[in-house]
Amino acid sequence: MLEEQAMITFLKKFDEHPFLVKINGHEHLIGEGAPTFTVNFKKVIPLKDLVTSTSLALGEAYMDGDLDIEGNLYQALDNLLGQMGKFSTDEHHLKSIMFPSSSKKNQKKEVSSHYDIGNDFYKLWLDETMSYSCGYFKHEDDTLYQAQKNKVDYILEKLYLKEGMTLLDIGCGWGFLLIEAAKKYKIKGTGITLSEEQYKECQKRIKEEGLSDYLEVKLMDYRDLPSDGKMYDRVVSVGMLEHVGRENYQLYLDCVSKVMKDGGLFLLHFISALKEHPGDPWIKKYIFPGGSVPSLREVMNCMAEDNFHTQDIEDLRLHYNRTLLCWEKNFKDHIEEAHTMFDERFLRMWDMYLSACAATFHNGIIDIHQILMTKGINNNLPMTRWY
Ligand SMILES: C[S@@+](CC[C@H](N)C(=O)[O-])C[C@H]1O[C@@H](n2cnc3c(N)ncnc32)[C@H](O)[C@@H]1O
Repeated sequence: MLEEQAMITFLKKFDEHPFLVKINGHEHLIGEGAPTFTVNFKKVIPLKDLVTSTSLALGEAYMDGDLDIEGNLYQALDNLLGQMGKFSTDEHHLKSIMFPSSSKKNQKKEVSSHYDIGNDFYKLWLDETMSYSCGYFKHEDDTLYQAQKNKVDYILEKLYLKEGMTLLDIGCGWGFLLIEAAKKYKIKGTGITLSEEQYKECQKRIKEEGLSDYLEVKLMDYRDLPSDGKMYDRVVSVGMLEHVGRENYQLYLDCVSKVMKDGGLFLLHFISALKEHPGDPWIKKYIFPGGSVPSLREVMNCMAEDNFHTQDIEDLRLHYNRTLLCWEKNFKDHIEEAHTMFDERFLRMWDMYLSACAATFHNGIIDIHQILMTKGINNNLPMTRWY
């Protein structure tokens, strides 16, 4: 009873929107007004765990089925995560157990743990293009598929491609951007990924599309890109910087700089945060083990060191909120098939991941930016972004 009381007192800090907490058959109203959802605890969570990391304690309880949301999971997370700034995480305690370094070996393992869990699983809830990054909803009624096509078209336009140019895609995923670039602009493209599953699927798609003369894909860490040749007119990297790790942002940009021709264009699309922070412990432990979210100013500081000049910066935060809500809906619509691949704990974790990320974008806890930059100066580009 004492533990239950301590837990309720702790949860009362989430007082900005009214909701009910159910525990041991008792109901407690948190906040004021009519509750919009209920958090049903089937077990008391020790106060010590809540204080050490609220995010881990609640996230793990949800995965284990010790906590259920009655009502809409996204709405509940949207309310609760918007208030997470009131809670701290004991970083010292957590560091040793879950923040591995971003060495090559660790990163390969981390990337595999996320992307090599089966292309069939990803096919269930991504769109046909297999894009695993923020779409671009140009029109209110755009489908996810259309939004992903829009995003790639938009990026390729920003890159100002011309026939015969060389394009490198760092973190090419399942290859859709490269394939579109080769079809539309007849560029010579190279994609690199650390995921074996993506690598195989990418090769298959390139062959099926008859683009083997234009495109190649390599299973390669960005740190192994050649350091002696300015080979690429254009470089693009979408949703990959988040894997690089805070200590390696400069190294990453150095590697890009070394492969680029002078005056070349680089489009960097990444999840960002207003300020530097260590990230959410639950996401780091279960979803992206070595990941970190850079602030815009951190990236720009590193850019300056490599003589990258900013052409354009665009924010796409609400587009990622919407993309994630589409993924979450697809995931729910295919939950029966997903059940044949993974256990209940994994599926609860994935549902939580997609909903929680949608909520964090909605609350501006994280953002997404595209930075278009030139390697050195290029005076031959159009003067506005509207080209
Ligand atoms: C979120 S996915 C984005 C995929 C794709 N760009 C898209 O938009 O659909 C991140 C990609 O980064 C790649 N990646 C992560 N760490 C990497 C590294 N150290 N070197 C090369 N690729 C890496 C992953 O293999 C994956 O392809």
